[in-house]
Amino acid sequence: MKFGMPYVRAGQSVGLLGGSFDPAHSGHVHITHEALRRFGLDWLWWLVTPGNPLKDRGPAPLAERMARAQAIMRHPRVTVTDIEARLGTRATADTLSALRAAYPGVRFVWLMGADNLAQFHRWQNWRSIMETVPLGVLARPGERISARMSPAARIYRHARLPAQASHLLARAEAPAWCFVNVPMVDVSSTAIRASGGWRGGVSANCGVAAPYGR
Ligand SMILES: Nc1ncnc2c1ncn2[C@@H]1O[C@H](COP(=O)(O)OP(=O)(O)OP(=O)(O)O)[C@@H](O)[C@H]1O
Ligand SMILES: O=C(O)c1ccc[n+]([C@@H]2O[C@H](COP(=O)([O-])O)[C@@H](O)[C@H]2O)c1
Repeated sequence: MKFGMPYVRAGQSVGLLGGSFDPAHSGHVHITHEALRRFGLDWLWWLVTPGNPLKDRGPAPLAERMARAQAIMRHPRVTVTDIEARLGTRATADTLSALRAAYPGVRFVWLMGADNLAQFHRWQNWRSIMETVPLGVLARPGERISARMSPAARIYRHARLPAQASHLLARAEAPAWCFVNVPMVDVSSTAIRASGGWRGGVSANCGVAAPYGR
């Protein structure tokens, strides 16, 4: 096991929330709590990416994004990690292969907001991701319909687990995905950057907003 990799027992389940976290905000914290509750996960890791393969603009330095994420995400079952930088991976399919090799017997679940499901068919080897790990999708304001109508959702409609059975996702064999219609928090890193950024430190605006709608 490489230095800095969290310990997990074989048979346990780990939800992976990959993201730019540029910066981390209350929407991330909110879906993390919901994912733990809804998908039957033992642990949840935030994978702070060295850089999204589809985004042209480079994010803020990894160390800054990690520090901010660690400061706002505090939960005994959640670990904020720069594991992709440690593994030397960037594409999610490569990260998952490396994690499965490093953690035999651990059940990984890839987590994402609905906006990412709408784009998922553009990811490198997206079908192999779908065929390898269960996918937990959380509602995001304005994205529920685009996610449900997306190529990935249509092609894999036979593999969809109903929301009432979401707690079975971590034990399901891939391909399996589940969309949960959780209360939504309308915050994005884009909006926070546009409102003047967060470089002032952790106490700067983290986009705290009340959940709305179902
Ligand atoms: N408010 C939110 N509700 C639901 N999912 C969210 C929310 N914010 C982020 N996510 C999800 O968290 C993961 C990481 O998101 P990311 O770090 O890109 O934040 P972001 O706010 O989407 O950033 P940006 O605005 O720069 O695209 C993605 O799967 C994204 O869909
Ligand atoms: O592997 C890919 O091709 C790929 C394409 C787009 C996004 N991702 C991953 O999706 C996660 C969410 O990215 P982001 O920038 O929307 O927060 C993050 O872990 C990225 O590495 C991965």
